[in-house]
Amino acid sequence: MTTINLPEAGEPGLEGTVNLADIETLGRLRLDRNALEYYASGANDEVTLRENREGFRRLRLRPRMLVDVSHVNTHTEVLGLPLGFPVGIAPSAFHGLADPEAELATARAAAAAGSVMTLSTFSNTPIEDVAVAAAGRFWFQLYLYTDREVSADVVRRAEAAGARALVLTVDAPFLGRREPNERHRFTLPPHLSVPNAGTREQLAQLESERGSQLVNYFQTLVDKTLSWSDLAWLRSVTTLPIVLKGILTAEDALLAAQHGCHVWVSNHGGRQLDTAVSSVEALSEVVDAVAGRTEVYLDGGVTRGTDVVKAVALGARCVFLGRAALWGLAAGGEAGVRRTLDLLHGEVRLAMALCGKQNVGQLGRDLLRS
Ligand SMILES: Cc1cc2nc3c(=O)[nH]c(=O)nc-3n(C[C@H](O)[C@H](O)[C@H](O)COP(=O)(O)O)c2cc1C
Ligand SMILES: O=C(O)C(=O)c1ccccc1
Repeated sequence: MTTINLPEAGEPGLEGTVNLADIETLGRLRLDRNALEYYASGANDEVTLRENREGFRRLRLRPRMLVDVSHVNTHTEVLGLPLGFPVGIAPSAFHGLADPEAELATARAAAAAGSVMTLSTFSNTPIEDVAVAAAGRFWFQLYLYTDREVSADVVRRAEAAGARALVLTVDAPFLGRREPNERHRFTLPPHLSVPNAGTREQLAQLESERGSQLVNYFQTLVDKTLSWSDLAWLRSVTTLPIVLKGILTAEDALLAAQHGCHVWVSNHGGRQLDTAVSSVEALSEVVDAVAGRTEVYLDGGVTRGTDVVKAVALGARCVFLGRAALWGLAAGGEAGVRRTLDLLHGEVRLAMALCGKQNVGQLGRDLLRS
């Protein structure tokens, strides 16, 4: 009789994780309620949060057979930067809630994996330090402040530090209501600062509001009058490519292209307008509207190699990880983010091979059932 010796169940660690869901489980266990609810929540009923995942799940692939897939090349380029595979890291605030090395850990993992990190305005680490850790593989995400001089200053710092693009977030003139954070009053722990978000006086105000809700601070800082005509101002203070993050319609994609901007399809991970269309469902009309004039990216609900393949097949240059990167960071700091990227890279390579695709250039709409 054959007996199978199962290994002893040990400490749950990164080595035992086989997919991003395992890393999420591990990451969640390591966070306190304040941080966990901030990372995990979507707006209101979290319909869009769930739809981002479901949208990918519903799409069906049409794989081709009898193709030599002994060598699958997952490389691509975003704005001229070579990527090991079509995945980058989306901007998220406060990485210090997940790991003491905060954004430095995320940046090092992104650099080691040949990826690209988008650094949030609301990081816990100064731009200049993240730039070094990212070895230049970073974009800077911008919230435009009512005080334009403060915004111009942060843009100049990002450019001087070597950011390769500016990502202007356009879907958050006000923050959506993440109700668990209201119920339990999200606070930024006292040891964390936000060195890129405002003047010294504004940061002092944040100090005084630490005990109350962070949204107040965000609300006073961000310019709610921002409109298409302000893009000329942004253009005048930087020579970097500008990416508009939060586009969900053909109409806005067309305007973005007319204003010389690239397009990042996103609903902010379901954290802004609840019941907004899922990102993957919005992708095709955006790709059609820009008709090759700009690059198109996507975030929202990406957890599997097949999600990446589907988005690229629909016309995205690459996709970005929001929460998945945060779960990795919480699960194991730099090594956790690295594990997240490596597992996903493996899944992308396998999915491409099983689809009969040798390189990302071969991923097209014929791969999806219409
Ligand atoms: C905890 C958290 C913080 C975020 N902070 C920012 C931010 O500072 N700026 C921004 O443009 N988007 C921010 N986002 C949105 C992400 O960039 C991204 O659009 C979203 O997380 C993608 O969805 P996913 O989490 O399903 O991957 C944040 C998202 C999360 C979950
Ligand atoms: O939480 C967010 O989604 C977000 O974009 C944000 C960024 C800075 C402060 C508060 C919220």
